Amino acid sequence: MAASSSTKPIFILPPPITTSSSSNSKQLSFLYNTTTPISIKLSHSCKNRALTITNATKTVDSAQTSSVSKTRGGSYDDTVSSGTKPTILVSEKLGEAGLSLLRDSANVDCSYDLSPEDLCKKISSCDALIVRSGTKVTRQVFEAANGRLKVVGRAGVGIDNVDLQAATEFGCLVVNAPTANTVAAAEHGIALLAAMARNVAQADASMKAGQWQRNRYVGVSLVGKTLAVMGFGKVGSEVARRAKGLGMHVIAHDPYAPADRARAVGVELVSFDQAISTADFISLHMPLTPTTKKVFNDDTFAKAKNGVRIINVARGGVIDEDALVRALDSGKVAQAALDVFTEEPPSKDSKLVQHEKVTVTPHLGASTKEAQEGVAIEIAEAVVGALNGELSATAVNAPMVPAEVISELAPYVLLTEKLGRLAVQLVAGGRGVKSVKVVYESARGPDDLDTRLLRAMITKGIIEPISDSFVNLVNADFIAKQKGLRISEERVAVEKTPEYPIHSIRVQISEVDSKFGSAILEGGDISIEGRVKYGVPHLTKVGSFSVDASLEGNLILCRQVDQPGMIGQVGNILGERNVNVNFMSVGRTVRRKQAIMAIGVDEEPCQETLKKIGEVPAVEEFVFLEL
Ligand SMILES: NC(=O)c1ccc[n+]([C@@H]2O[C@H](COP(=O)([O-])OP(=O)(O)OC[C@H]3O[C@@H](n4cnc5c(N)ncnc54)[C@H](O)[C@@H]3O)[C@@H](O)[C@H]2O)c1
Ligand SMILES: O=C(O)[C@H](O)COP(=O)(O)O
Repeated sequence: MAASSSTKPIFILPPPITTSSSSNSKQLSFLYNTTTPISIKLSHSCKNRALTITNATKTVDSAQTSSVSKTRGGSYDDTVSSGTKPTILVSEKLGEAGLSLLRDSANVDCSYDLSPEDLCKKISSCDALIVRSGTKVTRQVFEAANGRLKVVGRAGVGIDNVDLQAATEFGCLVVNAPTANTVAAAEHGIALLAAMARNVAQADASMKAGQWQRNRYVGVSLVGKTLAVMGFGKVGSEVARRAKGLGMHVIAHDPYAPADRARAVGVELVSFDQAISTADFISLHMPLTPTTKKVFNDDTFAKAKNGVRIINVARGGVIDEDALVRALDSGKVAQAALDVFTEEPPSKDSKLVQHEKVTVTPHLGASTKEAQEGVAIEIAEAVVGALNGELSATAVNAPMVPAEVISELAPYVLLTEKLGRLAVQLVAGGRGVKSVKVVYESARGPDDLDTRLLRAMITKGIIEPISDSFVNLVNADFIAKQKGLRISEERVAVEKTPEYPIHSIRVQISEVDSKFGSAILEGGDISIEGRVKYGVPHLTKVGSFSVDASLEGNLILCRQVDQPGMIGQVGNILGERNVNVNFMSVGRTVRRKQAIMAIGVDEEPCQETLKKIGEVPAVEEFVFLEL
């Protein structure tokens, strides 16, 4: 799947559906440690840099907070630890080819026409939800998901039926299938244009009612007429191309479309007013957004040519439907052809639907066999890929980070999360963490270092141990803002080989007290620094003390008088209580004065053991940290 692409963008997802990454180094599920329960451990092989999740749950006690056992929803851990397939709810009809792709790797529950209440009931047992335009994915749905829902797949283009803000807040990724139905929608637009101009639907109904009304259904010609395409995106440009083939003069309005794209199709981009006032036909192809809502209203129709004709295969909500009825009644608008409605389905007695000058279809723009198969495959690949931690080019609510950047930054992702986690555990409670500075030492030019992913991981590392928030790339900035956490980044140029993107990363927390005074720099910030060595994150500095500790397992930081025998004394205390030491590193500022010992331990020492360490006369301060 898309994982092998080197150019597609990527986003970090909610928790993965499997417990381990494959040996394929392109499989990116190691990134999911960014979203799994906070204490998931990683084992790694320096050779191939493949990382494997080895343990699912544990508790963390940090920064004087109570123990927090954090998962993303009740049943996620069960899914992870048992290796069971994820569950994907498909709430609207999806092409068979897509369903079969989904069934290869998931339990697929096709439940169509669910009431909003039933959708909310079902969603808490689903890892992904696939919808078309008929399902409203509201905030209530994300709330009811109880943290388990990781991906919403929109089998189509328009995502106005998904509450994107809520999805982002809940760290749920939204992907869509933006390309497979473009041609179908454009063809439907052209079909409506021609059918409207020649009264095909009305004449058909009349004949079936036993009439032969040749004079009544005289139409208008298309050739030589001006068509204004409103929204020159994928569908709009395909409509323009086809309309030109019919001999129409095509203009377009789109504030965001590049002029050269329009020029390439032979279309002139004009202002909104110019488009409206010069067109004989207006075809709508913009998304429904707060800006485009009811953009066609009494005022707009007043500016149009008398007898203008309107086609809408975009979204009903871009038209004020009452205003359109008034314009049709007055003759300002001669005809309309509508595939989409503010409310779908519209009420049976809708004046618009019943209007004799209006041709309607029930949101059929994307409904060709070909488009439905294409959309189904496109969304199935996106959703399954997303659940597996692969690349997705169609993420709607996550910052896009190019695949090659992800793969290069992979070891730094671990480092930043661990530095964040360590730094926050050095804070003595009380004032709250508000201001964090991250300093990257790099030999690369500023434009050659994309740190969005690393910033998200630092946010995660800092926030997760001290709150019940779950953080991933989708919601990192939102959560940081919500918690009032300011993260500033600085890049310091160093003269090293630019082969490696980053030489070292320093995390500083300002305006806080520390439970380990030696971690405080002169200016008063808690400061720790790390590097990636042979693919493994290392702690290299605590305050102004240099250390060298591989960031695995748990860590005891201990400041003592720099004198012989200290390593032995502390080591003995741990050994006597069966706590296995996996490394020790000592750093000092001035010989025989003070030193810092970083001790990696496999087990968490009990309170009694920690007390004993504190009682060693030369030990001035110490802290136990979970990574
Ligand atoms: N009827 C159907 O079944 C059907 C099928 C496919 C798409 N659609 C709808 O068609 C619309 C277009 O789809 P697309 O795939 O071409 O999307 P797109 O994103 O490729 O194109 C939308 C274009 O609208 C432009 N736009 C945004 N705001 C605008 C504004 N205020 N004024 C003018 N232009 C504006 C954008 O710049 C963009 O170029 C969407 O609303 C989509 O949901 C409907
Ligand atoms: O936005 C879209 O892709 C179209 O409106 C199609 O919607 P549908 O999948 O509900 O047909």
